[in-house]
Amino acid sequence: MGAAPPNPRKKVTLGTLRSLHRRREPITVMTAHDFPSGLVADHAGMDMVLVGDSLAMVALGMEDTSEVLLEEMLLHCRSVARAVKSAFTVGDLPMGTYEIAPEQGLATAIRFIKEGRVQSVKLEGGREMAPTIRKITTAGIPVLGHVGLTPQRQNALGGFRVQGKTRDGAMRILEDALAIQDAGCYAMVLEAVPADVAALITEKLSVPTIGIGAGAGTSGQVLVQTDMTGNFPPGRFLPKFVKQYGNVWGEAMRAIEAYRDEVKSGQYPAQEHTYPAAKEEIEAFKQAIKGL
Ligand SMILES: Nc1nc(=O)c2c([nH]1)NC[C@@H]1CN(c3ccc(C(=O)N[C@@H](CCC(=O)O)C(=O)O)cc3)CN21
Ligand SMILES: CC(C)C(=O)C(=O)O
Ligand SMILES: [Mg+2]
Repeated sequence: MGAAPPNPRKKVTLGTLRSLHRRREPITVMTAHDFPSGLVADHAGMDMVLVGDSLAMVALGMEDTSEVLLEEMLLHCRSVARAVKSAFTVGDLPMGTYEIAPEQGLATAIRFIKEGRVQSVKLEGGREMAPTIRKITTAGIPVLGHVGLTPQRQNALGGFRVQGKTRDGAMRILEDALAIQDAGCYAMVLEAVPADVAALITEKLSVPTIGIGAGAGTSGQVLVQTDMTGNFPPGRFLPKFVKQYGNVWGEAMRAIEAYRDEVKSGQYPAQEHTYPAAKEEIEAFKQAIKGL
């Protein structure tokens, strides 16, 4: 593959996102975890590409997102950043690299910009993260917030549970959303909350909400690319909010099984897949190795 082919669409900036929001045009966001998945998301016209820490589960085979290391996230961010020419890029700060103090969050965010080569960072949490968000944005690094279901805190939440199902629960999410908006987030992910709650919270905010499992009343949508392209074995559990638009697993299986069968039967490689050499050279080579 090598260098990324040009994407004719013009570069998406924070200004572009603001104007999409003003025009009430949904903001499209897709995760990517490496060069090819970044390339396809960018060429498909995504407004934003997120290097989500969900890559721990879908690309690295880990049980949950809390295991992925900062250095691993940076490696994946760099590969996606090399592919994405148009979409606005975001890197997900992994658990443990920003919660200790605002200074820790800023130091990690700077590594994402300098080494990960993304254009903004995402971090999970509500009002308690406001000072950290303020610190990072003040240093000139745009921050995408994330409230509702925050998978990095799954042990405290009792698993991957829908959030904000009660009056008080919904109120807590709204207060958190307002706090991180005031701290300077350019937008925020709203994950796994009832659609009506997500729509009402979105109406109370001046920055866009990017929903996942939050219905159609948010300012945009995000899905995990491997989920929506069907790049996983049959039988795997999928959250209710995922719509599978493709069957990448099935296509890859078909191709690899056909290769297996053709190698076993001698059909592959055929003449057209081989390199010729001059007859005289082959004859001379045969003579040269005769006595060996
Ligand atoms: N592959 C993948 N896709 C994702 O969307 C995703 C990840 N990984 N990893 C991190 C988080 C975890 N996510 C999840 C995972 C499961 C549910 C889930 O099981 N939801 C239940 C509802 C549970 C309840 O009733 O509270 C469901 O039935 O959809 C939700 C979000 C979303 N994120
Ligand atoms: C699903 C999005 C919001 C995410 O945080 C991730 O992919 O890690
Ligand atoms: Mg994440």
